[in-house]
Amino acid sequence: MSSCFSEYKDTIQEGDLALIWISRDNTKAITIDSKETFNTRYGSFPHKDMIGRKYGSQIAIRTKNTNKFAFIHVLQPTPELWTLSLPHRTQIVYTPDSSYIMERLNCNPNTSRVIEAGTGSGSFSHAFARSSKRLFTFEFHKIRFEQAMKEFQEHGLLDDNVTITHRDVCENGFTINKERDVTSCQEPGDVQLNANLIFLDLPAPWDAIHHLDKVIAKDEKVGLCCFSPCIEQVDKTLESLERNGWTNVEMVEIQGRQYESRRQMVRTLDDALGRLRDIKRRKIEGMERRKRQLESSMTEGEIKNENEKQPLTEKSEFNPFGKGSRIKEGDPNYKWKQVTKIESEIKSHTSYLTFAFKIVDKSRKEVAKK
Ligand SMILES: C[S@@+](CC[C@H](N)C(=O)[O-])C[C@H]1O[C@@H](n2cnc3c(N)ncnc32)[C@H](O)[C@@H]1O
Repeated sequence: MSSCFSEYKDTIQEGDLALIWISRDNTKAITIDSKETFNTRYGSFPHKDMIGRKYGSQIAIRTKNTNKFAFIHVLQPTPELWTLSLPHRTQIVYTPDSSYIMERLNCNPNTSRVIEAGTGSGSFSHAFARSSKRLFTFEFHKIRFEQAMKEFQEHGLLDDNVTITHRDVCENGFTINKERDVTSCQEPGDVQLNANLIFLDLPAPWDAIHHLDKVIAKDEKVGLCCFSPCIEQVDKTLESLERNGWTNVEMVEIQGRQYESRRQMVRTLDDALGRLRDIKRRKIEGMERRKRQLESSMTEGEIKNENEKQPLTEKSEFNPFGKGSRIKEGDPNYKWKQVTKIESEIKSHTSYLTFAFKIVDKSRKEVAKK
């Protein structure tokens, strides 16, 4: 079985893993089953209406009790969309970080042999699986390991290029032996990892670094990235990298931001002055009316009744500074300017990314120099 994350197909079919895009922050994974229905708070979408349609199709239904339409888009899975919809078992690496790390370590499907620890929720594993030649991922938490293995199996990753191993990498390193280890690896005996790209998302990466020499490629440049939320962790990682001969060390932090472009109403000083005058006038009118009502022999109940029948002042005009009546963005009766707005919530688990490199065997270079 090949992975639905690495191959494109046009048409939605029975048994497919599909991602349902409801809104920008709400994407759900489903397995297409003609007997099932996908329910949202706006209405129900039978899977059979999706089968045979093209991936990317919009599917619309009439909403419950209203005459409006609700719609979803049915999308083919990608690692990026999976990151937005996966079941969280741990903190995860989001696309702003994973894409930067892969680009910086030159991850590619032809030559990259990746070690990842820990697997966690498998967010980054899906991106590595698509973009590397081989991925060896390690997780020491038994239940998380089993859940990830099941998920990778269902997504066709284990038959493709992914091996997951149940292992405490700080205690026991990264070597894999099919006979000794609980692993999805099919190769017998000791497996030659020859990894040239290492990603450590562990609480204590400094305890795992010294084990790497046994499993990294000896005759090429090996790149490493440690993903740690605290600067104290970075500090300990740096010591360990230096002790173990890693060089070109650099630390960066990704501050992913999404900018939204929209129009904002142009409001002038005259608008502000007009608004203040209006508030003042309405206040004085209200106070005068209240005074008259209190001086008459009306009871509180009668005053309330009268005020409800006839409001103290007429309804305010559109207020360009407050909520006011709703004006559609771009209404040609008003002046607008183009602005950018920053998204308040950023889906990026901010961590420090520590990069380092190592070449174990430099002899080829020296021979060439001589
Ligand atoms: C933050 S999560 C990784 C999330 C993952 N990068 C993702 O994108 O979904 C860290 C994982 O490392 C695992 N872990 C911690 N220490 C470990 C160790 N010594 N060996 C193997 N796994 C370990 C934890 O159980 C946890 O699942």
